[in-house]
Amino acid sequence: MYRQCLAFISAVILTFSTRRYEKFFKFLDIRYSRIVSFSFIFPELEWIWKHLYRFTQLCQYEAPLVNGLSDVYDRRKSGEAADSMDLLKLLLNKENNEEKPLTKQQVVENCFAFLLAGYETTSTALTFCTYLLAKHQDVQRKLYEEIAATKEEKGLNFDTIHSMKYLDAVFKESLRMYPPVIHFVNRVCLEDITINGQFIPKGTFVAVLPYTVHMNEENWPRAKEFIPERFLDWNDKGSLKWIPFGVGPRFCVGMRFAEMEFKMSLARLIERFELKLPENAQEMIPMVNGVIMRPKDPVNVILNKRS
Ligand code: HEM
Repeated sequence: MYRQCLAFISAVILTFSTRRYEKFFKFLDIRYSRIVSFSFIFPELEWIWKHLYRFTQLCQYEAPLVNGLSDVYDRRKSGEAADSMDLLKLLLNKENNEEKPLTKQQVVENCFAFLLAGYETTSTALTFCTYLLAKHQDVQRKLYEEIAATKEEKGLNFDTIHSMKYLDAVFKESLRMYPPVIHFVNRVCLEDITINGQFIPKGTFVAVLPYTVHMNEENWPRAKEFIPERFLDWNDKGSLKWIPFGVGPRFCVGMRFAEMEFKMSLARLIERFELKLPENAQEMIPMVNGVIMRPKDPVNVILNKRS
């Protein structure tokens, strides 16, 4: 009750103060990542976090993107590209669903969510992986040999990419070491439960951090080392030790697409170029910004064209 009252009073104060002191709030340079972190500690203050979000840089970037999507929505509504079947088309069809119709705002917001969830994640995962391959030349050599052999025998396409065991092991191991999404596997506990002696009451907000699970030596011995071979005979699929895409009915809906995009891009890159770290390269340090873990500084990699 005390927390709820605090949330209400803070929300009222903030509503009035932000309108009056808009410039001041902009000057404070409120970071989206900090809002996310605080919102996990005080979910009751959702009102405040939503309010402050308007002053973050992310929100400034978001506005033109949402407007762009809104234009695309209008064009598709007026008949443009009527034959193509894509996500927007599926959402527009859902809009006509009489039982549960979607509003324009819901369609645009869903498209925005897919754009955001689908772009930053896979590109960050590929950044981590190229760094790891440039650092571990032995792994890169084995991967190249598999790619070259597959290409010569059957060509690189949807089916052959999925048949490559070492590529699959590199994909899994690099997502184990650096899962880009670390703050998003969240659930609300539906009933009182005790797990390993820890009582968790109904209604508790539970956040699972894939990075913590992946770095636990009990799950993965020599967890800090990059060893793709550990996934070559891995048949522990139901164990929840590898969860970069979350788990259960709400696991990442883009997982298969991300896997294909990751593997195809990597195979094409390694097929043509040898990756090396510059001589004075610093150790890459991951950091968390909002929900995404990414390298703190830009990752520089030298590409040598293969003959
Ligand atoms: C390496 C790439 C990616 C990673 C590591 C990743 C990771 C995740 C994680 C951890 C979740 C939360 C799952 C849970 O709560 O159990 C999630 C949800 C989601 N992801 Fe991804 N994702 C990736 C790529 C993509 C792509 C390419 C798309 C879309 C094209 C996408 C769309 C979504 C959506 C819409 C959700 C919410 C699903 C729901 O709440 O039902 N993701 N993702």
